[in-house]
Amino acid sequence: MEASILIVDDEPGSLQVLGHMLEDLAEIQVATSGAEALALAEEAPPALILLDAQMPGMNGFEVCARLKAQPRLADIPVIFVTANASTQFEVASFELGAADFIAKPVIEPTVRARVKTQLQLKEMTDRLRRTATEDGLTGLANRRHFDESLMREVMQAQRSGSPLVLCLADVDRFKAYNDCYGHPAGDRCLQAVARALRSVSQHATDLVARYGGEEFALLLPHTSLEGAALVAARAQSALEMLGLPNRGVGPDARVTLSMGVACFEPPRQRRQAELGAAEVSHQIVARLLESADQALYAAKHAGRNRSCTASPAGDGSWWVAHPDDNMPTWRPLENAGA
Ligand SMILES: Nc1nc2c(ncn2[C@@H]2O[C@H](COP(=O)(O)OP(=O)(O)OP(=O)(O)O)[C@@H](O)[C@H]2O)c(=O)[nH]1
Repeated sequence: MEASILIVDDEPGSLQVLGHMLEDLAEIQVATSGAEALALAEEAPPALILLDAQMPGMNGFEVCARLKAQPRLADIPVIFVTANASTQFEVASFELGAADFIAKPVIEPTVRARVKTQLQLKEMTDRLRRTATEDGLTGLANRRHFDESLMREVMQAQRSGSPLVLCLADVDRFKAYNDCYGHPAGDRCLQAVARALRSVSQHATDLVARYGGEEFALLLPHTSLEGAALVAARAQSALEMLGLPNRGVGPDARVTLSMGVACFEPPRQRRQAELGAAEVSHQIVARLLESADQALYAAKHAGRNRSCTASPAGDGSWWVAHPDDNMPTWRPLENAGA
């Protein structure tokens, strides 16, 4: 997809001049006010913003400050276009997070050179960020991104009081798959499973990650155990629809998933008096991971191709649902896999 540049100026003539100078470098969007610029940026973040500093109503400084305050928009480079070339103005703009300046009246070669530099830098930082946060094989979030998101979402759940679900999903009998079809085919199988898992998470705040090897993680903020059960069922039917054979297991066997689900439901009254909030969050993260892992182990133990759920018992301990035929029995977390 072609990069886009958002040009913001209250004078339509300036928009036209700048737009004409840059139209072969990127798709051009224009806004004649700060409010319109913010709305456009939120709808589809551009690669670069050229921002008139002096505008009636919300001026360029305020627009820049609001962009930098939103994590999703903070990394968009902003070039101020200004007739004010004072040192004081420059320092204040850099302190706000501006990437560069273009002096008015604008000169085409200077504008194009400065814009090209910022577009290249943006492309490079985007690529680096993707490499640092994406799993190379599947394109899902990688383990590091997942770990950071889990901690952040636990803290957010503590603040908002909203439940948070963690679901670990492991491909069943994947060693047999690799042994039967070879490692490259195993990789393609993991890519297909990743696509299927991505398709079952429907909220913008959901995160699907490769947890490691043939194990995946779904992090579902603002989701209860009932919601998690729906997502888990959708994941299992997505795998069924894929219909990938696993002849390493048997002539009619298919690739399936086992899932372990755990939910953090923040207590109504805070019982964190003597512990720091960060320490509490670390404990919750550890408990969630341990619980989802135990529930996953229970799902494997019960025959695979199913999901098991770990639930808090109310006294601070967790229990794992262990499906014995159709009658789930509940076991304390410590003995869940026994
Ligand atoms: N092709 C491929 N294989 C992988 C990758 N990561 C892990 N594996 C393989 O996944 C297999 C996991 O095997 P096990 O841990 O024994 O589990 P399993 O065979 O899936 O059996 P259960 O989990 O008990 O159902 C091993 O053979 C790993 O080599 C990968 O990136 N690509």
